Amino acid sequence: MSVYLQASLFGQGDDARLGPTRGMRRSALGEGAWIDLLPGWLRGADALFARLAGEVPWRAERRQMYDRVVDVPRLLAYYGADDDLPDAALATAREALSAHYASELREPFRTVGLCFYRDGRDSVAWHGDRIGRGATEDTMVAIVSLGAPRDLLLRPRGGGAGRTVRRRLGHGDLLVMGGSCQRTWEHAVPKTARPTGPRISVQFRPQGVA
Ligand SMILES: O=C(O)CCC(=O)C(=O)O
Ligand SMILES: [Fe+2]
Repeated sequence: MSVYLQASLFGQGDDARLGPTRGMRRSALGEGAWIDLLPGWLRGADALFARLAGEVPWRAERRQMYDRVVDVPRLLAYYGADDDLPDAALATAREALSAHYASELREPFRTVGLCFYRDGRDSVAWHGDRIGRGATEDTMVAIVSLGAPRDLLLRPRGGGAGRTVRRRLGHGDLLVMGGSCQRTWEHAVPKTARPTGPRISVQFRPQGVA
């Protein structure tokens, strides 16, 4: 979003730092799923946003949808456990998340996925992160949101009308999906008609969760 980019042009905010985790709030969703939310965890992240936006080798993907090939409505990047991350702040955040959840998750966060939502037309459709172990085991996916605020929606898989949970994720906010969330619930970032600046979502996952 232009304010963030302008702030970094003026040389401010080049020191992303993590706030304390004591403000973390857990919401039980039901069916063994939960979310933790910590607004403003990553502070001073304006320059980080600008660096990621400008320097990550973003990929535009196309996917088969029934009988058509369509553009995936966001840009993507992926870093495996052994890859160099595009910014040291991401490694610091990953370590802090691994430490905070060590006793509950019993393994570290390893991979980093990035999504770039260029404007309100970019989105992610309803899904669970079920390509890996999330389909069969309790696990966690931690998301740090940077840039323009967007709503992340959650709903029980296979229906549950009226049970949609909405969380607005702003610059520096942390949301962690845990327990059975990837197999019993779905999540989405819907398109919005409101004028919306760019957003980057940083997802931390254990090995084998995708
Ligand atoms: O934009 C987000 O924070 C969610 C992205 C997501 O659900 C995914 O990449 O699996
Ligand atoms: Fe997801």
